[in-house]
Amino acid sequence: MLHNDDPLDAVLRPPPDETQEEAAVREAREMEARRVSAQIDADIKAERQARRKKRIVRLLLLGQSESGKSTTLRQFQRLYTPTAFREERILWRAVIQLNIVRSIRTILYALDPTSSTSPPRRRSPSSIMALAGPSAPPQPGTSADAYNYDNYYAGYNNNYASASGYASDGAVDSDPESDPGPSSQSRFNFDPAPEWEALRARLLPLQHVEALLIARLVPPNEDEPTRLDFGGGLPPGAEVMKEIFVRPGNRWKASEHQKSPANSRSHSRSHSHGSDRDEAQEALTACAPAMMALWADPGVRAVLRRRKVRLEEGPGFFLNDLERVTAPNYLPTDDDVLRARLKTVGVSEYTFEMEVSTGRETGTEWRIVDVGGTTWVPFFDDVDAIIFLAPIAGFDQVLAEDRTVNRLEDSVLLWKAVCSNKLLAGVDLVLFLNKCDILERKLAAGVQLVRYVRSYAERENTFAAVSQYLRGKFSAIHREYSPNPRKFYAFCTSVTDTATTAGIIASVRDMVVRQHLKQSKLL
Ligand SMILES: Nc1nc2c(ncn2[C@@H]2O[C@H](COP(=O)(O)OP(=O)(O)OP(=O)(O)O)[C@@H](O)[C@H]2O)c(=O)[nH]1
Ligand SMILES: [Mg+2]
Repeated sequence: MLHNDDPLDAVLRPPPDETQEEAAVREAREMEARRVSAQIDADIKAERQARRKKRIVRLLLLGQSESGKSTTLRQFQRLYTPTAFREERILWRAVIQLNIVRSIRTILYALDPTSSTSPPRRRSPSSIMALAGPSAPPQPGTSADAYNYDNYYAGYNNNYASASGYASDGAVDSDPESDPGPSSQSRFNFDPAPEWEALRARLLPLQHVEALLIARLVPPNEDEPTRLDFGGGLPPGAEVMKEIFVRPGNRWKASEHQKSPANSRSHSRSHSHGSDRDEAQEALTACAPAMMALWADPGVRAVLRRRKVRLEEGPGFFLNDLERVTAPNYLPTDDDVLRARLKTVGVSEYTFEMEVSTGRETGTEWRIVDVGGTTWVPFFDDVDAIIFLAPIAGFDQVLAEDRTVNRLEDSVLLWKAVCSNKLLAGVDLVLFLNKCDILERKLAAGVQLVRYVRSYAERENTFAAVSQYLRGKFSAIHREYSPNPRKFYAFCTSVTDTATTAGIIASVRDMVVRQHLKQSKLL
């Protein structure tokens, strides 16, 4: 049976006995309804356009501790909020001062013939923590994620590299001659030069500088970082030097800002104690000749070499710039800020609008999540992209927090966990094979990748070949473990280098914004 009558049509049809006046009222009402409906449509369109205009882009930075996450974030800030970045440079002076004091302490410790490298401490590799998933999330700002690791040599001596097998092929090789292994507590036989004691005495004021800087940088309710005795004669167990950390965000900067010489000038009138002197900088200026003598001493360098302490490859290395950075009126340069090391703990989101005109990107709000250390939880499925940092120069190093775990192995496992995570299946991935400058120097100095990664076999030990090989390995993991196909980009980076990183960040920005736009058009 066919029904020509549309039930809706029947309802909407004007009543058959409608008078002329009634028809006029009805038509006016219908016209008003159409006008309201058109207005609603226009409002929705305008709102969508406004949202698209003020785009909000979310990026997540992931990677093991010291991989360069915060440095990458600083590069974004340097490029897109240059005024704020420049204004904050003075605040980094305290961090650089602390980096210097810590390097000197590391040398003094190594010069003590009775000191040994501290025993390895076991912890789960990053990926295992990552795979633990949401059941054990680190809460931002709680002590649960406040790792404050033993970082005496910061994993920059590879004594324990052989304790773990590398990745799937288990190919961390060991060198029986230079690798004492975890069981042998190496004691070094050397006669300390008499002048070293004199230098040690001249450097004693640094102990006070360190305490001063820790008090300034670390909020009072944080765990006390362990201090090392500059005079030697350490109590058992005191040989670990914990790394100073801050929680992400601007709190430490805010307190530094108040204390910075530029600001204390205005405070000094109201506070009788206030002064624009920087006590730490004054002490460093006074200690500079002794620090330079220590670092330039060929005997000292020989001991460091024997102990495999490679400060130059480590974070926060400023000993080659002592004259400049210990000058009384020293102001950190952009490069210094990027090279300074301050460990992040916890999870935090940095929001900034691009300050400079970047063409059609002007007005984009960027939210970059910096996840301190290796802890991460798959809470971040609403991010537009992840920048994953794999510091490939660490192929011959072990983790500072666990000297039984090879750094490259740790990165590979974490990458696998990120790629295979189902919650992140729709998130585009950007891989930074980072610290390529160190990798290049290391390979040129003759460190063989094949000793740590057996599958590298007979290939050439050149930067081009090694970086291509590792890039291939990471890409293969992405292909194999990603639940769905997605966009993937890989770059060889040295994120402390401003010139090369600017281009890479611009590509990442364009790509993320393009993807973001595509997504918002689909909405
Ligand atoms: N030479 C060199 N140093 C780098 C590079 N990337 C980072 N660094 C340095 O390595 C150190 C560690 O970098 P961070 O950015 O603090 O590392 P992170 O991933 O934030 O580490 P956590 O806060 O512990 O999670 C810093 O002193 C950086 O200056 C690089 O490509 N080359
Ligand atoms: Mg960090």
